[in-house]
Formats: sequence, C-alpha cells, structure tokens
Amino acid sequence: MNFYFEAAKTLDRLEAKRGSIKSVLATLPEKDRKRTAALVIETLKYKDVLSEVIEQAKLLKEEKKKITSLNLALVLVHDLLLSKGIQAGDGPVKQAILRHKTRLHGEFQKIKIKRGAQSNAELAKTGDQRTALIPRYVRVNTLVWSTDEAVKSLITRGFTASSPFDSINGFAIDEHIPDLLSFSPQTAFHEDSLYKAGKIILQDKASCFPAAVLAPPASDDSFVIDATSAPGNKTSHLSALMKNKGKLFAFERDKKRFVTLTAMLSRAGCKNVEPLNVDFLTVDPLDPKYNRVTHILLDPSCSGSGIVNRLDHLLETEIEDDGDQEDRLKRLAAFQLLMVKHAMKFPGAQKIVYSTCSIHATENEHVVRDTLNSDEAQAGRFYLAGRNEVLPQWHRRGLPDELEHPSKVVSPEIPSHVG
Ligand SMILES: C[S@@+](CC[C@H](N)C(=O)[O-])C[C@H]1O[C@@H](n2cnc3c(N)ncnc32)[C@H](O)[C@@H]1O
Repeated sequence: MNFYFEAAKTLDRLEAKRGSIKSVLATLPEKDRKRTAALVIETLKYKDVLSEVIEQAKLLKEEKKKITSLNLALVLVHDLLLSKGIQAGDGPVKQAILRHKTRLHGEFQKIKIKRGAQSNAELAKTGDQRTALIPRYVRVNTLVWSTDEAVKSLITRGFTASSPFDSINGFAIDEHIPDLLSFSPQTAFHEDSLYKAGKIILQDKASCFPAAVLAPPASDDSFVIDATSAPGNKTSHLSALMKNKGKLFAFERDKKRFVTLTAMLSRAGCKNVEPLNVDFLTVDPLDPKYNRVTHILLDPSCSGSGIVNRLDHLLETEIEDDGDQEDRLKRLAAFQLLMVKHAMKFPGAQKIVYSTCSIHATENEHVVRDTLNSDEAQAGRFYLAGRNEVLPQWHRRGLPDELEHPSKVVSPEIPSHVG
C-alpha cells in the first residue's frame, strides 16, 4: 500500500507546484521509482475521467475515514479500473475501494458512453503537439571524449549525419553551441549506455546557453561559482568548458537534489567541482575562500513556464488563475532579484549570467532591470553585456519593451534572456 501513498504524495507535490513533472519524479525514492512514476503519469492522463467517476460514486464522502484524499482515491481507482487491479494486500484502504467496486465500474462505463469512447485509451489526454517539433538534444561530455569520437561512434551504431527530422536515425551538430548534437524527437537515450557512462548529457539547447555565455576560462587560476546547481547539467557543462581546471564551487540548498547533483558530477567525471549543500544566500561574499571568483552562474528556481516536455502538458488544466499566478511570479522574482544582487557582492565577480526557464517577463527582463538599478550593480559597476558577448549568432534578444529604458546600462544592446 506504501506504493499508492507515495504516488498520492507525488500528485500532492505536483499540485503544490514543487517543480515540473520530470523534476518531481526524479526525487522519488530509488526503490519503486519507475513503477510509482508510471502510475503517477497514467493517473494524470486519466485524471478528468477518474475524478468524475469518484465524484459520481460518492467515494470520498462515504469512505472519508479510510480514503483521506482525492489523490489517494485517484491512484487506487486508476488501478482498479484501468490496470490489473489494486496491487496490495487486503488492508482497510483496499477494502474501502472494493466496497464501491460495482458502482465505480458502472460510473466509468457511463462516462465512456457519454464521451463516445470505444476504448479506454480514447479517454486519455493526448500529448503536447510541440514536442514533435523539438529535436532531442544531447551534449557530448568533452571531459570524457571528443565530439569527433562521439560522432564516429554514433555513425557506427547506424545514425546518419543529416537533419534530426530527416529520419529516426538522423542527427546534426548544432550551429550555435559547440559539442551539442540534435536527434529526431522520437530518439530516446535514457537507457543508452553512452548516457549511463556519462559520455553524453541529455540537455536541451536552451539549457546550454548559460554556461556557453559565461564561458569561464580553462586555466588553473579560474574560479567560478554555480550558485544553484542541481541536478547539475549546467555545472557539468561549466566543468567541461573549464577542461576540469581551476575550481568550480557548486551550491545547492536542497538535500535530496544535492545527492542527485553529486551523483551526476561523479558520472560526468567532473574533478574541478566542489559541491556544497549550502544556501547561496548564506554564503559570505567576503569569505577569503571565494575572493578569487570571477564568474558566477545563477539559474535559480523559477516558474518553469518555458519548459516543454512530454509530460508537463498533463498539468495544464491545473494552471492557477491569473491572480494567483501573478502573485507567485512576483514572489519568485523577488527571490531571483535577491540572488543576483547577492552574486554582485562577490568582490572579484566580473561576469554574472542569470537564466531562467520561464517565459514571463516578471522573472526575466524585470529581474534584469531591477538588478541593474540596484545599489549592488552600481557598487560593482555591472552593466548589461553587448550582443557580441552574448551568443552573437543567436537571433532572439528577449522582450525589449519589458526592459523599460535601462538608464544605467552602459551597453545599448537588449539582453538575451537565456534559460
Ligand atoms: C532551476 S534549478 C537549477 C538547474 C541547474 N542549473 C541545472 O542546469 O541542472 C534551481 C536549483 O536551485 C536550488 N536553489 C534554490 N535556491 C537556492 C539557494 N538559495 N541556494 C542554493 N540553491 C538554491 C534549487 O533547489 C534547485 O535545485
């Protein structure tokens, strides 16, 4: 029965917007992770129908002592109606569901008829169409081998250098980010030996921009901070750009995510990284340990509204109304501003890259604007970098109107929000 409680708890966390589906599932305990994740995803696909069945059958009203939440009811009723039955011993919770078995089945059939569905699959939500248009990106981990070696190895495995959209086996070298390859959207690498050996990192193109823009030097006296590191894709990217030289301090305040971070860094062979399970805001910028730090990457928690993946569309019906969302964005922006201003207090800091995976100006241009207008920016003489320093070949430059006359900006360029 623990398995069902864990799945229900995961649905609670998703409802509380504790992260994208992918990131929340990644924090499940190793034991039973695949099974729990599959149940959560399947339940979300059928959530509308299952909620209606539970409501019509008055399950929560009649069993409120045993079935303590809608999410617990959802995962159990999912398995009763759409899987091989409830996979647990005969405890009181299972008994509570089974008492209503006939009614639940009856309500389910009624909904099927009402919706004209010939099969159960027709009741499921369909995927986000945009995912078919986005290639599967893979970054070659140059700490382990070179892109030339990776390309040769992929070709011997039947991949062909062409366009990722030409065929399921087509792949291309990205034109903006060195060592990034793009594959057909249908290609999966999660079980691939190259991924498991840390030879490739599954990282979207946008997620490669921040480290590429920060471009830390690859030298023994290079000192860099990644302020918000887990799960560690950008940290390992920075480490690769630094060629494992110098020192990269990688902060992560969350204990569980810190464990993921250290595992990822070890798999990727990052030897110049010092991971620290510490809240970046509590770090004293004047601590002599950090006085040689010149480059800082800041990729703080955000709304994640720009993330498109194969799972997150399932949460679309749960997006808050505009009022709630605006409040949440403002809270996030206040935290993000605090983080960048803190980064600006490091006396040796010369270059700071701020990124989010949000599409909202509140978290992007507005944070940049407020940062540039801050006392910390004045004191550290920070200004917005020009286009020539920020992916010059990239066509997009954010939302200029949202930056509102950045009076203290030295460079006339419009920022490129990256994330
Ligand atoms: C967007 S994620 C970072 C993703 C990461 N850069 C990557 O590419 O894999 C933000 C991370 O920052 C962590 N975080 C948030 N506030 C923090 C703080 N004050 N200090 C350190 N880490 C923090 C969160 O726990 C989360 O793991």
